[in-house]
Amino acid sequence: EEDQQFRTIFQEIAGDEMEITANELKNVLNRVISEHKDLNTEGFSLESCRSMIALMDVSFMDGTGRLNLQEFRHLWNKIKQWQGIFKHYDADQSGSINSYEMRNAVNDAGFRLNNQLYDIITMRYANENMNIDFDSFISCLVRLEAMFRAFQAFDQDGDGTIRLSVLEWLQLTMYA
Ligand SMILES: O=C(O)/C(S)=C/c1c[nH]c2cc(Br)ccc12
Repeated sequence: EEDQQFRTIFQEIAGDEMEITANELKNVLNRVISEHKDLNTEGFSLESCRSMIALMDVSFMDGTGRLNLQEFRHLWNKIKQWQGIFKHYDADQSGSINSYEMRNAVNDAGFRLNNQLYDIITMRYANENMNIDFDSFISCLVRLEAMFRAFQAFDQDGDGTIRLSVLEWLQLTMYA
């Protein structure tokens, strides 16, 4: 039942080609955000939607540049889960969380990083006041999850190391 409902939503956004473009994703995400008064953000840019689609392509190993039903469902469920974490830390509904709260939020999302990585994430995603707003928070977690999944896909024997040629490395880093 719930899945059928989801499929209907997807169909409505995707249209006949049954794939969602970056622009369609931007419109649906920003429409949902505007319905959530407790998410005070200017919404997702086209660029961040392009990046999320590329990262879903990396996660599902299909480089179409658009979201199919499986990729959209995965992204949607992740954003639904992560927006709850964001709201928990953005108690004053300022629309952003500070770098300390970001560390805890990333932990709550199930990622175990080291201090250097937390600093890198703050540098990459925080605004001039060292706060991370909602769409940056989501973009960061989408990237984190996709990079973990890509590593695991390359680490066939599970020994925690991967071996990539320079072109394989560029294919991963330039697209994702
Ligand atoms: O507040 C809620 O219970 C839900 S279901 C929130 C959301 C569920 N999917 C979302 C996507 C974006 Br973008 C923003 C908020 C949500």
